[in-house]
Amino acid sequence: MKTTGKIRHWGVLMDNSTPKVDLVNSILKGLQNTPFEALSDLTGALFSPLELQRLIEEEERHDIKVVTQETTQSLKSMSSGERKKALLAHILKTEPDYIILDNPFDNLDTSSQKELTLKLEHISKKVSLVLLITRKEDRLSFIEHYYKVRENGLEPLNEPDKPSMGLNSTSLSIPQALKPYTYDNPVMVDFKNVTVSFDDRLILNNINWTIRPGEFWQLKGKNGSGKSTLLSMITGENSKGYGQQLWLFGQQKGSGETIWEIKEKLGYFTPSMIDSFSGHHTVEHMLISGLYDSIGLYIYPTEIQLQLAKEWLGVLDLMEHRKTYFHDLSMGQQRLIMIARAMIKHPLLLLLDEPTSGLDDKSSALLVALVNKIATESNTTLIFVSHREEEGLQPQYIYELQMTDQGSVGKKITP
Ligand SMILES: Nc1ncnc2c1ncn2[C@@H]1O[C@H](COP(=O)(O)OP(=O)(O)OP(=O)(O)O)[C@@H](O)[C@H]1O
Repeated sequence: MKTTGKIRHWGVLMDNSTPKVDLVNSILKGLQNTPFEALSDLTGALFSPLELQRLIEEEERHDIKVVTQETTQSLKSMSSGERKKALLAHILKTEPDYIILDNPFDNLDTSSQKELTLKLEHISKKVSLVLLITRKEDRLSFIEHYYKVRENGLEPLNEPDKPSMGLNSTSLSIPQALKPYTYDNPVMVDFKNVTVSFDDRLILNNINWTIRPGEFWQLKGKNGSGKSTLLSMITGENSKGYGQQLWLFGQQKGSGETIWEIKEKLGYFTPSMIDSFSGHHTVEHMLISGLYDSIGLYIYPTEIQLQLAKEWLGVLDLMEHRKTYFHDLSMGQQRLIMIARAMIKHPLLLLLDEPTSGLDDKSSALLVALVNKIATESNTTLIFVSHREEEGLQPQYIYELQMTDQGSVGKKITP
């Protein structure tokens, strides 16, 4: 560690059009005539989702433990909150002069956010921090200088931005499905006394959760409480649901349903889905591909399908991007398209796993408006997983996983 004298910290408020990789590179290079030139001879470390992904891949490729040497668990099998804690501990061992923190509070529950804030405050006494955030509420009080990214560089952040404009929510209704599903069972998903353990560790203890058609639920719980595990039992990605008292669409899990039968009736979105996309598809084709459960379209769309895509783009206020390549959209726009893509066939059940993570305030507000609109204007049953108290989100019920020594127990809350 080379740092001497007063330790300095910087904060940068980004929006979803900020070229983050370029920004991080300019910090790492300590570019002249930027606030970061003071870092040019120092050693930096990166605390970011991309760095985590890189380490997970490294662990997998070489079958080694880079970050989690003290535990039996691999980085990949950890919950997102656990991964972040492990990464920070790993970085601190390398004794960097400064740490670039890319949206450090994303995916963390409220108490872990507070814990991390205290930890960063402590670390800041010895190590310089560069905080990159997309949500204003994530600012840290001990960082004095905040900047905003403008086209021609950074400028000091002064006044808050104007409130964001809304989705086209008042004027246009969400389009109907081309082939609506009929469902006459009074229950959509039913967990009865469902219990899950990993490596003899009890994670979910006696979960009883009944979801009825058309309901809008928010699934909450601290990091590691088992939210993703619950969702993955519904989607069938996790076989822990088999042989248990778990029913989806009126059929018991593991009773012979195929993954395609489930996929057909299910819409799903989590931000990491976008990372694995390859190929260039237009926005219009991405939307229509939701009718085929494929990513991108590999056949010519029909006129009716093209019309449906246009109607969705009207609601999203993205009509002018009809022929734009999906990759060229901002992150916020990509999320809106992905949610509309998951919704285009009006699935019986729509699962949204932390859809706002990494989004700026304006994009989050648009996404929340879209989800509320879907909930009120369709019969689709919704489960929305989020750590944040998303301003304006209007779930009918909250299912909260509460951690105990004997795994998590569930509680239904009416907001
Ligand atoms: N394949 C696995 N092997 C071992 N442990 C696992 C595995 N999958 C999940 N776990 C553990 O189960 C617990 C619940 O994980 P899960 O990802 O469901 O939590 P979560 O509530 O979604 O957390 P987060 O909010 O941090 O994403 C965690 O302690 C995790 O480490």
